[in-house]
Amino acid sequence: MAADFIQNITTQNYPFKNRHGNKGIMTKKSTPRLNTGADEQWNMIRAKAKKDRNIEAFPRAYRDDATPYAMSAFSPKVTDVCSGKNAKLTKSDNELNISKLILVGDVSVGKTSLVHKFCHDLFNRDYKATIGVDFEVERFDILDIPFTLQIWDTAGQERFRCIAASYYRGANVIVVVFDLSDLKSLESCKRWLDDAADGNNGTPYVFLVGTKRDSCSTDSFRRAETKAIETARELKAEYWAVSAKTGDNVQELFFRIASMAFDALLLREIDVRSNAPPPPIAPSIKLTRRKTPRQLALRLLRRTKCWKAL
Ligand SMILES: Nc1nc2c(ncn2[C@@H]2O[C@H](COP(=O)(O)OP(=O)(O)OP(=O)(O)O)[C@@H](O)[C@H]2O)c(=O)[nH]1
Repeated sequence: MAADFIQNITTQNYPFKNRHGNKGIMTKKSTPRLNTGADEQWNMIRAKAKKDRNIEAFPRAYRDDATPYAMSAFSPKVTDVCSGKNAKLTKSDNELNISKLILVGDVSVGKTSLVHKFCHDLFNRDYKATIGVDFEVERFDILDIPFTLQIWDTAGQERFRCIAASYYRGANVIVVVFDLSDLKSLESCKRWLDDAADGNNGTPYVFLVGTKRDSCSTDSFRRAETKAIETARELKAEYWAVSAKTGDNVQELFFRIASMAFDALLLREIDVRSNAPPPPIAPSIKLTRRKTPRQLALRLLRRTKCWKAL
């Protein structure tokens, strides 16, 4: 029942709770609360982005040689729309730009820590397993246009795999997470991606993210990174190395993800609009002068054919 409710919300692209207490379903960190009112959901979408969530320039990849996405700027069509040059799609049309991101990966690789570091600037050294899925909403202003990223943090434990898999549908971005200090977790990434991509009809952006950068020595990090870049090429994914403990590259990663998802979303919208038939032209209105009482009387008489009598 709960799963149906949330999946339904997801497919409609409406988040169902805010991040100040009402957190994800069956979550380890909070009591489930699923009956959040529509008004609250709506307010959450429309809430203003924090000051440090403004994106003006397209963020760079972590390494230019470890990404299949050669994007280094917003598409010209998108910048035209955002600067108001494209009349077909104005800023006010873009109040509800929402994309869905899912995080998958082995147990304890640091998925929840990564999300928490970005959304709340918190890091917890204690491990508490995610049960099912956890959910966050982050608001951005990209090129002055509101954009919302739904972040679905799924459980790595095998026994929750089925529950987690039911949330993969409709993802615009898939983030496959592994632990840089435990390369066994890198080996499972292909399986996680296959599972996550299975329930998706579109072509989501794929990221391969190595966590716990802080707990690697220089040598072990270099070895891990070489292997990770090979895997990223196989998976056709963009590779990043981050640390939730120190915050290294965490904001950069999410800003890059948000910008790519935003660009793709607006391009799709522009395409749909430009192929739509033009709106019907409103009938032209004839402006006439107001008649004087004498003119009105004459017109009436003429109509009743009595005017000759005048
Ligand atoms: N040193 C260090 N430890 C980290 C980092 N990220 C996570 N951890 C630790 O790794 C453990 C697991 O982190 P989680 O974020 O709960 O892992 P998870 O992938 O969400 O695990 P599941 O919910 O079971 O799928 C915790 O003890 C964290 O404190 C990091 O960047 N550096």
